[in-house]
This record gives sequence, structure tokens and C-alpha cells, in this order.
Amino acid sequence: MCVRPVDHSSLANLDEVTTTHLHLDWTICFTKKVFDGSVTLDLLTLKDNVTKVVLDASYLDIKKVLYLNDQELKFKVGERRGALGSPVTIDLPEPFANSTSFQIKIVYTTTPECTAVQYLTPEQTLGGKHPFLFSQCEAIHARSFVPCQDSPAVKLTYSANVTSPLPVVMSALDRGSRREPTGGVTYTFHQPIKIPTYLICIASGNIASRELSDRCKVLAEPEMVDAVAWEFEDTDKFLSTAEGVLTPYEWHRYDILILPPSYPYGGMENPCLTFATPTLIAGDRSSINVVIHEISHSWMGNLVTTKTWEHFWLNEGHTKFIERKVLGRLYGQPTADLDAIIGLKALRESINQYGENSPATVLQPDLSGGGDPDDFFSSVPYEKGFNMLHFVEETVGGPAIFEPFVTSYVQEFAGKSITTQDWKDYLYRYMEEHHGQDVINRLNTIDFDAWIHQPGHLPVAPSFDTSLADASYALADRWNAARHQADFSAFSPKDVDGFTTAQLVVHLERISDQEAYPYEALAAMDQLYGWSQRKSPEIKFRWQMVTLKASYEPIYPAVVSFVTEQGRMKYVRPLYRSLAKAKGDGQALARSTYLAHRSFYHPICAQLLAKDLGLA
Ligand SMILES: CC/C=C\C/C=C\C[C@@H](O)/C=C/C=C/C=C\[C@@H](O)CCCC(=O)O
Ligand SMILES: [Zn+2]
Repeated sequence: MCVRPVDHSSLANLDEVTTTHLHLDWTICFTKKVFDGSVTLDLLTLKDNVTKVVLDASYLDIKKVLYLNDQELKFKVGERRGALGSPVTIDLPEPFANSTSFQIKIVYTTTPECTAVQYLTPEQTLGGKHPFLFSQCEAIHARSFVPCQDSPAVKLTYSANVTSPLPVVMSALDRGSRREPTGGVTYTFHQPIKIPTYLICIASGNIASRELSDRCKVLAEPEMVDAVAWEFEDTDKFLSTAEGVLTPYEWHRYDILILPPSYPYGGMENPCLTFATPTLIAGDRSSINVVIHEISHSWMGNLVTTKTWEHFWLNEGHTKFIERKVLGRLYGQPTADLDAIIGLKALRESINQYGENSPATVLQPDLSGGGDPDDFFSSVPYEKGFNMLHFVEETVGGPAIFEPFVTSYVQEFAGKSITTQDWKDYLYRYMEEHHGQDVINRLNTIDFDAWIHQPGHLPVAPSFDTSLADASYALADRWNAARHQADFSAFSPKDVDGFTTAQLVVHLERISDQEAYPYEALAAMDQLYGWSQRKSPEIKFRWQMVTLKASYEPIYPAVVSFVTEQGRMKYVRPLYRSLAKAKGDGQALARSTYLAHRSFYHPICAQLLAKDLGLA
């Protein structure tokens, strides 16, 4: 009997065979924008009479497949199926019985169409002298740099030998390097903990590092590495706090690599080596929550992993939950609640963007259509997931009861890939064993179907501590009342004295929830609070959203600058969409800006922007 659920985002025969280890041998060619080499897969059959291995692949040039080092196996690359890529079907030399271990080696090169990797010219880097490349594999882009079972249901160890003219880093432990007589250096890596393929990553470029502690360091181009070290000085403290919430950190190293500006996400939890955007380096340590978020993934996602992309909320909802526990432990509950308030706004935006009845707003969406999981990326799995966990915590009796459950959940499922049903079954089992019928009765009052399977807003509105948000709201209310005045002398720069970046963000979000402001009021706000001059990208983003809502044309050049100097999708996608909706030449400007700068963006971002702007 097959107990593995179907992964609609993989074309591999996951029910017949699984991968236990993956070894990469790559030579990087920056000029051709390819990796040349091979992958050796350690495979294990899961049933009798297995005659083939089907792997996920996307835009790969497969040269040959070897069994026992020298026996060539027949293979066929199937028709491309959209974002899922092209299955590679490999005929085994004979039918294999259940539990047979065997190795196959696939010799291949990537192609410039690879969606996981972005190659940057020297001009696109800070130093301006060397090229740079980096990958982003989540959700299903690993198949574009290695033929594999590209499903989070499969967890494997991996190793790699990568030859490059420039330093290489990966989501694994560093096992040294050797200079090649033919040029370049071969870097060796080993990841001894089982991970899904979406957590394999690579970057190569002029990378320098600074140690933060005996298990943490930061890496970046040399021109900014000191600023990064300052910004993230407290990383080990965050890690220890997360260990206090959960279990000891298992991955040995926790390093952070700051990528060039086109990096498409705030951060990516690649094990041992978080990848992050340089927009976090604001010089004020205001983005440490992203580091705490990526650290929290060390347990949520990286140890306990979603089985398919439908259950992605298990990774992100739990990570948000732990992130806010760490924030609360370090800076107090009001700070954690302010972060949750910002998250709620992001959730509302996502739901409004898709539409309240959209299947994309369901916590556990249906991906059986085989579409692109990237199209489902939004705040829903993060914030609906977080809010469901928060609600369960309140319902069962608070942190004293729920936090030990969360730790136990990690211990129970570490190393495994699970579904929402596994989570829910364990929740009931744990609560029954530890707290009895009273808590089960409380759990039974929760409408899990509404939380997990219904579209739209939260079934139960949360109430967070607003002590830090109240001043932000009050100032926004004053502006709302004064919106049509000709004289704004009742306002002063002192209005925002003492506001943290998060409080400024909450204020601007409240302003953006209000009806669009007249130009005069926007100009007055900008003059009083210097919004346009602020360095923080979090503030810049919110201010640009407020002004675009009013089609405030003086902001258009600043928006164009911001969306072309960094490629973080959290900022560029809403800004492009709002610019395209803005009056005047908004739509033409959005499209022409995108077309002129397409190559600046990571392939994932470029493709989503094209869809957003109706250019795909
Ligand atoms: C329910 C959703 C179903 C499928 C989506 C699955 C995967 C999403 C995929 O597109 C990749 C996600 C990668 C995320 C990486 C990092 C984020 O946590 C960054 C958050 C945004 C930011 O801060 O910039
Ligand atoms: Zn995350």
C-alpha cells in the first residue's frame, strides 16, 4: 500500500523510489551561465518490481545516465509541463525488488534558462570587479539546477564538490577546498542532516566573512561585510533564545549571507546558511525580525517539513509563531504583538489582492491543478497559519499548555515531512495524553474546517496588545480628520518623536487604509516627517504605497528608483502593481520600467512581475 500522498508539484515516481543522498559535482562557468557536471543519487526502492526512476528536471541538458559507474541507462526527457518542468524517465537495468539500494549518476549541464540561479555581471555587484551567482530553490526550482526528486516529501543528505574561479558557499558544512591545476578552486561541502531539495543552495562571488560567535558569522561582498556584522551582531543571542523556546540547535553553524540587491526574498532559511536581501542592512537594526524568522525555520520547516506545498503553512505559520515568541522573550509581548499587527495588515492585503473567495486564500490550498506554487505565495500561509496557532494557544489555556506542545511537535516530527492532518492528529493526541478531556473539549470548540479549508479572512478576529500601536493610530486619525484642511500647522515633526520603525510602519499602514489623501496633505506629511528622505526600505515602501494610492505623481520617479535598485518581491510586486493602477502614465511607466530592467531581477521575480503587469 502506498502511504505517500501525491505531490502535485512533482513529476517524480515518489511512490516507487526515494532518494537518501545526493552528491553534486559541478564546475561553474560564469561566462556561459551554466553549471557543468553530474549528480549521483543514492536511491531506495519502496515496492517490488520497480522498473524506472522518474526525476524532476527543468531546462536541463541531460547527457547520459550511468549505473554502477559505467553502465549507460536509457532515459527520456518528457514534454515540458509548465512550471513543473520535464520529467526524466530512466529505465533500470532490471526490475528491482522492494528495499533495493542503488546509485545512478546523471551527467548534465544546466542552461541559461535555469530558474533557480541568477548570474550577475560585475557591474551588478557592489565591488564591480567580479561576477556573482546565487540560487533560490523554494518552492520547485531545484529541478532547474539538478535532476532530482524535487518534492519536500523526500528528505536526503547531500554533499558537493564545486569548482569555481570565485569562493563558493552552500547550505552545508564546509569541508575545505583545493586549488585545481587547470584553474579555479574546488570547494567541498557536506550536509549530514536530511533536508528536502528546496533547501539546497549555492552562491559564488567575491564573498568575505566576519565571525560573530563560535557558531555564527556573516558573509557578504567585502564592501559591506562590516555593516552586516554590526546589523546582525546579536545573532547568537537570537539563536540561544530560540533554543530556549524549542530544542538545542542541531545544524552546527548558523551563518548569514547577504546577497546582491536583486535577491527576491527577505530571507531564505537555507540550512547552516541563511540567504538574505541587503535591504535588511538599514543601519538601525530594524530588520532583525527577519533574522529571527530564518533562525526559527531551523526547527520549523528545516527539521519538521511540509510534505507537499499544500501544507506550506506548517513551515511558515509555525515559523512566524516561534519568531514572535523569540521577539516576546527578548523585547516584551507588546513588541511581539506589534509585529503580529503588521502581519495582520499584510494578510488583509493578500486576501484583498486575491479576492475573499479566492482558493489562494485557503490555508491549505488545492494545488492538484499542477500550477506554479509561486503563484500561491502570499501572506496567507504565514499570517493565517500564525493566527490559527495563536488562537489554538489561547483556546487550550495559553502558553503554559501550548508551548510544551510545540516543543513536543518538533521532537515528534524532526527529520520527517508531514501534512496538516498529521499536525492536527498530534495536537489532539498530545492534549489528550497531557491534559485530558477538558482541553479536548476546548479544542472541539475550534472550527478547524473554517481555519484550514475555507477561503477569506480569519474565522475569529484576534486581539493583540495595541499599547505600541495606539500612538501610531492616533496620529493617523488626526490626519484623517484634517485631510481637507488648507493649514496643517497643528502637526509638527515632533509628532513622530520616539516612534520606532515598526510604529512608523503601523502609522503609514493606517494612513494607507484610509481614503486616498489630497496632494496638499501628502506634501505636508512628507515635509513634516521627511518620509521621502527615510532610508528604511520598510518606511519607503509604505510611503510609496500611500502616495501611489492617491496617484501622487511627484512620487513616481522615487518609485521607479526603488523598484530598480532592489528586487525584493515584498516591495517590488505591490509597488509595480500600484504604479500600474495609478493615474496619468502609471501603467505605461510600470511596464516600460519593468521591460527596461527585466534582467536585473531574479528569474522568479521577473516571471511574477510579468504576470502582475499583464506582460506574460
Ligand atoms: C500555500 C502556498 C502554496 C504554495 C507556495 C509554496 C511555496 C512558496 C514559494 O513560492 C516560495 C517561497 C519562498 C519563500 C522564502 C522566503 C520568505 O519567507 C520571504 C518572505 C517575504 C520577504 O520578507 O521578503
Ligand atoms: Zn519563512
